[in-house]
Amino acid sequence: MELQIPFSLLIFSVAVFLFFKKFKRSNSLDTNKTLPPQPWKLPLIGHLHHLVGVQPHRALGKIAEKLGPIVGLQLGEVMAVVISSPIFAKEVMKTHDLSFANRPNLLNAEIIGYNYTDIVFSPYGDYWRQMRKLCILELLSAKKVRSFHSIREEESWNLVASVAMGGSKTINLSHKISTMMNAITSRVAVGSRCKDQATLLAVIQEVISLASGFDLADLFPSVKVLHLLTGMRDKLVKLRNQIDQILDGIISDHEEGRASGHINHNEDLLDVLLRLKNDGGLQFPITSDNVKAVIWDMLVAGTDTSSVTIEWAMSELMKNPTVMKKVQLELRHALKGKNRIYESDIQELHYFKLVIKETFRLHPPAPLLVPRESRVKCEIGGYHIPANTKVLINAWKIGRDPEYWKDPESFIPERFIDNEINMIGTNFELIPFGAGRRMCPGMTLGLANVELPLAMLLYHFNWELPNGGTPQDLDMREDFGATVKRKNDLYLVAGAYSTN
Ligand code: HEM
Repeated sequence: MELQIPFSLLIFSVAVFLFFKKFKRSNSLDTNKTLPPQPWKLPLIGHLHHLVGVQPHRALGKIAEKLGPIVGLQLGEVMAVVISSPIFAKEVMKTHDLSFANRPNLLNAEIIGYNYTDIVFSPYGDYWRQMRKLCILELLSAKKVRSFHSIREEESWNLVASVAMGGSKTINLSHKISTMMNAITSRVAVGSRCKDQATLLAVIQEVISLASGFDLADLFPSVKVLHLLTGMRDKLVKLRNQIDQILDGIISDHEEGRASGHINHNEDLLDVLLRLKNDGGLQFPITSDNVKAVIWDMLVAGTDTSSVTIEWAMSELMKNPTVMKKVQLELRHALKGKNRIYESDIQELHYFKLVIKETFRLHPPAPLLVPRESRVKCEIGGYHIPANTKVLINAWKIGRDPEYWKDPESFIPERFIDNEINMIGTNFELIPFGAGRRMCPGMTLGLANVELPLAMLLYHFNWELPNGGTPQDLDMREDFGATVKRKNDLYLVAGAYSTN
């Protein structure tokens, strides 16, 4: 979907906002509440129409080209700063990281995130620290991620089998990838696949498409009537009820499985959270809702970002047959006719890893990262940023900045040969996982979940576009949401590669 603000609704809402603003003034309410203190010295644009009909990261990229790499933006009644250069990104996420360690309040995070008690949208503080630490210890650390290799190997192999079953027919590869990714994520986080995986995937997709942060409810947070008029609150409450049902089912299956001895492997993250909820022992005691909020974070963040990355990698390789040939040659040469490949086989594949890096440069799954909010007033690049200002970092634009990247729009993995730029949040020209205190804690798991399935798809099959399509025909348009997937699913034909 394009930006989810029909123009008439937008005009109406702006009128409503202006009316309310005036109303507030004339009733001598606290008018400063909706506007940051002066002086606001950034180049400031105050027109929502700049954002209508285009993906926000693209629209904001255009604005940056006109007004510069740091821009103040009046988004409805919300003041935001948009950062589009590695230098300013470094100032926000490194130099002043602590000042920008909060997240803004968004309606989606309030309702879906169990009143901001998940990790992604939890305010910076001890509760956030405790839950983040627990997830790293029990699920996301390098040691834990390694320990799940057999789950990844099994599910990636299932993906290969399912593609092979399609024979020479056209298959919906996007669907197969997200089903596999969700199976991996569910198994590592809660010990088994979700019984109703189709519903889980549909709900995740809906949550992501409603979580752009550019909905009217988020642009006019104080105009509560708008949240009702647009139907956004109702939609989110309905979704929350569905999520509750799914998570209640997962938790009760889990508890029954443990009690009956059907689950006898080591404790998973869900076990640990349930145990700590029941037995206490935490600095901040946790409730059932806290457990659900965190498990939901893991299921959504783990499924979507990684499957989107494989989808874009396959799309770029289809669009760039020379790169496809080169990466397949590397894999097939290194794996020397192996019938089945394991994680240990792909660790030294140099070019393959560059293909993944280049995919993250052109298609960071969360192009605007996750918004931050200033906790105190601060200066970035000499500009005064008031406290409680929303900060958007356009990682997508930064990854295409011609000052840092030669031929930035082209897919050229070779650009990373003899180049030390990494994605761990120290090189601010490539930040698909963010940086600093709020950096993605799931990077190691996310990368592992991308690498093996992608390697298997490339090793076991020769790929073609349906109906004799050419690379130029491939539709590369993007969908709208918190993460950016393809607008249309990727349909391909897989020819089996003989490993003999
Ligand atoms: C390709 C894979 C992934 C990408 C590109 C990605 C990207 C991101 C980004 C950009 C952020 C915001 C960082 C910031 O504000 O600086 C983030 C946060 C987060 N990610 Fe990921 N992510 C991925 C995989 C995962 C996985 C597998 C998990 C867990 C299962 C996960 C869990 C989280 C959590 C909990 C946060 C919030 C951190 C906080 O606010 O403290 N992510 N991710």
